[in-house]
Amino acid sequence: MARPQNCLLRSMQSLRPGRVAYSRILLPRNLRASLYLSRPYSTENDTPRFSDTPSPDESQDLSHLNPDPEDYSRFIFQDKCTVTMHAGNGGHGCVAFLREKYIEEGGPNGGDGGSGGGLYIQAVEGLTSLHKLARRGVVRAERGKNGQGKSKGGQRGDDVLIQVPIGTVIREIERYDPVAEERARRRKAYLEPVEEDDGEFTPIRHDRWVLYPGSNPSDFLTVKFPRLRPRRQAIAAMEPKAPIFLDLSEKMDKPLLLAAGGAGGLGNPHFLTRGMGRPKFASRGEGGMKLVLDFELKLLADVGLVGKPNAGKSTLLRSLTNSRTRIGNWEFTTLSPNIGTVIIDDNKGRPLVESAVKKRRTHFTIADIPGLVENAHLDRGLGLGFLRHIDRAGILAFVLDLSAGDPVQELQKLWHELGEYERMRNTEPPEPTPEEPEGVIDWNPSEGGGLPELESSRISELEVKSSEEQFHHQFDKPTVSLPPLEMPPIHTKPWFVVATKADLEGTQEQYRALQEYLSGVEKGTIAHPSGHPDGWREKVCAVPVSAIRGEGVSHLPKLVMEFLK
Ligand SMILES: Nc1nc2c(ncn2[C@@H]2O[C@H](COP(=O)(O)OP(=O)(O)OP(=O)(O)O)[C@@H](O)[C@H]2O)c(=O)[nH]1
Ligand SMILES: [Mg+2]
Repeated sequence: MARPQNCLLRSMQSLRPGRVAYSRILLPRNLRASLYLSRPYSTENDTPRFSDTPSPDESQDLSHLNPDPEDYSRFIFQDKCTVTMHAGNGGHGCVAFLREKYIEEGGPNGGDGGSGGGLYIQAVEGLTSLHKLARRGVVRAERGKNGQGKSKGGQRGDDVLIQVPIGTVIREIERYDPVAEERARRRKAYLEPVEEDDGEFTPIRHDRWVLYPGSNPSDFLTVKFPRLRPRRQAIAAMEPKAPIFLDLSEKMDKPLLLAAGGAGGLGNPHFLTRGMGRPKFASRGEGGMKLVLDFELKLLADVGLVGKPNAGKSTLLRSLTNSRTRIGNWEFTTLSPNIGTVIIDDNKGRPLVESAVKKRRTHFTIADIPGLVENAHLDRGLGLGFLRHIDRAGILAFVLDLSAGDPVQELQKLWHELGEYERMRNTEPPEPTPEEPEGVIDWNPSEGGGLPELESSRISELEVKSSEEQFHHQFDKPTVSLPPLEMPPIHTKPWFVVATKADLEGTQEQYRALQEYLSGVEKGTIAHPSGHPDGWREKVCAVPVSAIRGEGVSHLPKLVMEFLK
């Protein structure tokens, strides 16, 4: 057993740990050989021998691994947001007539309106958070320009492309589709025709028609407006089916259309008939679709670091990536997830390590998640939010501090918390939204009025709102709460242990006990720490590291690439 270990130590010696501070892990040739060792850390009787390890070269600058608590940069992170999106309205058609010398009453030559800009979405690599989208809150595509005289069509509105991280799930909360609404109105009018009274003037639908400037409404008393079908752009056929549900788990080469902009209005030449040589009206552009979408990161990172507060997770992230997460010798230094990227390529864009499915992965992401305390599933410590983040990591890396008591017990406690969280997630209904706590009536006595129930019923009787108004009203106070996303069971995820602080005295015994335990779990002689008989145990191992000295960490990329799907 000693030979691979020695080989490992030799390779660690040549690793120059200081250089991993930069985003690219620089892997010297001799390290690459060691990465290809069949099993650098078997679970059988390998003991860390950091005391035998020659200390890293003094010229290496490791200060970034043990920084001053104030030496950090804030990582802005958001894994959920609700955004209102407006596809562009179509531009209006134009009412214009040919004006030329000797042509007294020229024919109609108003141009069509331009179509509105569409909304597109694309999952791209390199993004890890939804905070930019959340900050925008409302996204609007440009409106199409109106048509002009001399048969000049209006310019189409600019599209909006929303880029999100891979692993984003998009769900529709609300939609307002003016074209669908108009179609429904027409259908209703067709099924329930109103008795036409010949003597009565049917009001002009100003929301559908543009009238010639300068004309009086009385000019249109005898005009019979044609039946105007609501129109969509042809590209609207590519919109996803309503309600939108998109699970963007792969990198997308091309953007995907979410909502096409409204079709542009028709200029007055379209309404030329034998009886009406100079139509003094053109149609308005169709309204663009409005959507309220819920964005949620289903996959936060490829690897999630799970551990107690102060276990050394942030230091480990710093030693693997160029993250500048905060490190401090107290609990809850990290208050929100930090995500770092480990790049493993041969500087020519080719992967150095093949992943399990032979995909060309040249990088993976690691999330440093705030520490878990006992009863975190009851929202203790930093609680449930961070358990949710753990739930969203593809592979779990349990970071155990070898200098802080029995690591086996620690591992079992962490699994217990995850198990309890999972049980609650699967059984409990979603909590009521904080805006509308159950049994609390939103009523401000200082505003006067009667009892709130009476008031609200009267208001709803009096005010008959259009769908668009309702849409805005509902967005102010979203009533729809989406169910939690379905996630794979935590115990079926690949996992491994990072036994950290192995440079400290007396940690070897702890590591040995941990290895023995994990070897039993792998062979099936010891129950899976999650308590589930079908828990993942294909290759359970512990990697001893000293993150603060950058030792041992170089073996983690190889291990992770084996598990990556
Ligand atoms: N000796 C030694 N100390 C370490 C090692 N890794 C981390 N530490 C120290 O442990 C303390 C806590 O490290 P952090 O990385 O902030 O721990 P954390 O798990 O991120 O803590 P929270 O953010 O509170 O959850 C710091 O003082 C580190 O310097 C290590 O490998 N060896
Ligand atoms: Mg931390």
